[in-house]
Amino acid sequence: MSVHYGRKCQVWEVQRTTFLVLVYLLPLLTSATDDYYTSLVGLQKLARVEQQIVSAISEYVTNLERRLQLAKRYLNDYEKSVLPAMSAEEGPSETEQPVTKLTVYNNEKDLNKLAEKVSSHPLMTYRLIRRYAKELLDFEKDLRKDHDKQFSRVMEKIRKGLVLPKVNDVNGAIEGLLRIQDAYDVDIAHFSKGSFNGLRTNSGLLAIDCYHVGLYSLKSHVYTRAIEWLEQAYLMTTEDNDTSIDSQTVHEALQEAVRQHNAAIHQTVRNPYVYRAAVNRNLTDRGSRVRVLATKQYKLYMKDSSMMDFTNFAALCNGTHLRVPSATKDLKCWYETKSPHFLLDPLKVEMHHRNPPVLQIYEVLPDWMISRILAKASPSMVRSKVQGTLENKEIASAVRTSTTTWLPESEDKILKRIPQRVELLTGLKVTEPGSAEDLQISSYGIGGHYNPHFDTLFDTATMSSVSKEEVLMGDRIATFMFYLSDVERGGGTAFPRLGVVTSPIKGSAIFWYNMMSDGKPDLLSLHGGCPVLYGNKWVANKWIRSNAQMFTRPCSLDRD
Ligand SMILES: O=C(O)CCC(=O)C(=O)O
Ligand SMILES: [Fe+2]
Repeated sequence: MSVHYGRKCQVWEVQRTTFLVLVYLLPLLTSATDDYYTSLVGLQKLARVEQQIVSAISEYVTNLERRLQLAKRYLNDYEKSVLPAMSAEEGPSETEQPVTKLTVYNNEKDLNKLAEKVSSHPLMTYRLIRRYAKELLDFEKDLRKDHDKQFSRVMEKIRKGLVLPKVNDVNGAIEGLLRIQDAYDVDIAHFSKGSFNGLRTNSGLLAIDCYHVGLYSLKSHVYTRAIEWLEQAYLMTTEDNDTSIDSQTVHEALQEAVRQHNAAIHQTVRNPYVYRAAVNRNLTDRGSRVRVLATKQYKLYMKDSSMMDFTNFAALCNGTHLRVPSATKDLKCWYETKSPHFLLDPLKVEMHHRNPPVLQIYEVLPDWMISRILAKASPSMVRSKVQGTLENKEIASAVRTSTTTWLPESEDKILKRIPQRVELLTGLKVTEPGSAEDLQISSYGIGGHYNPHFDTLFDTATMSSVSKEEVLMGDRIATFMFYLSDVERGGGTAFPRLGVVTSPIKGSAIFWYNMMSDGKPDLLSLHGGCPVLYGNKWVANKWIRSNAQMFTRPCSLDRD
């Protein structure tokens, strides 16, 4: 559902009309550190390194199979040579059937008989000698090769270069899946089979995966999700011949989820994570269930923080139009040629909102420059932080599941052009010392998102902990944010109070003010990154600070 400039640039197609806010507000069970589920670079590294693990395991399997073959070859030879002679004077001829039951003689009488038989028979004798001299030696030689150690050595080497994912990562990944489910109102039956809002892939989940997502939801008291995922797991075990888990185990968990759900409905405190009516497993009422939080009420331009911000945010992410047609009819796309710089190469600009302006400018960064930025940024990406409540410390939080790094562009002769270009495009001071921050690069992992927030840094409660240098630069008057990748599904940037959502289109940038002309924060600038449904999302923020703009605050890209 990406918007293509020049065709229907300001039209964001309506995909769905309903949505629910759940996981944005989910009391999380994971604790956040440098987690794989938030990190595109980390996930890609895991995918690469897994090739070494797969190759080592496959070699291990080959080696063990060879060892087993050597052992079996010895036993087969013994059995086929000795057994027939021992069981009958005129015994059955040697068959090609593999030996299934081994006979070992250990009493003196049988041993004497065996020894006499073998030694008097030239062929048996030959084979006896050959087994000692060849088969046994081959087997022993193989035993001296320590395949277990060989595999452990590969893993040791891998561990030296990589911290392996832990349970925390599995839980974070599950939360990503649940966030996607909520934000895009996906149908579990399709989603679990690898279909993402119309985008079909051939890779899905097993019943055991759905079972774990269900159990995690149940532990988090999100009963609606628990029931849906466990039902899906149950269907897979009963109808799809999926044997990754037995259906009885799934059924028991499902019954427990239904029991807890129905008990929660009757509790006095209204739990937002339940359906309105009790779930009766025998009624096959899937699909008709309505959740308590279901809403179609949207209010724009409010300035107080409320649930409506989340409600609008999720609706916008999901492609719902929140503005009436008359509010969007004057929005335009145009070729900007006002400045002489753009005469030969006009800028393609799209106005998403007039006042305050939210503009998207297309083709501002060429692919080769983006590749350079990503190559520079990738090695140092770490889990993104948000301003925390404890002594205003920066903390990793489920509010923002991405990884981040800073790129001082002035140290690179090519990247230096970025602030110059932003200065030219916005008419604001960007290259002067203290006029803007270094470029901040962020990438989003599985279901990666950034809840609605303000980019401004200063507020009265936390002002005391802001450094002198920061105060001297003034707050973040405006944001110029580049999209460094296309995103196949999801990952837009939504402004819940303006009813605006922009499409992540590689090479384009969005621009908006975070402060009003009187210097106060603009409460309408609230915005956030929608969860990534499918694809890799990279953005780069150039935050422009207010004090350098004392005498300039044009918006050169405004066509009026
Ligand atoms: O990823 C996005 O779309 C928004 C990112 C953002 O708002 C931020 O990094 O401050
Ligand atoms: Fe932001």
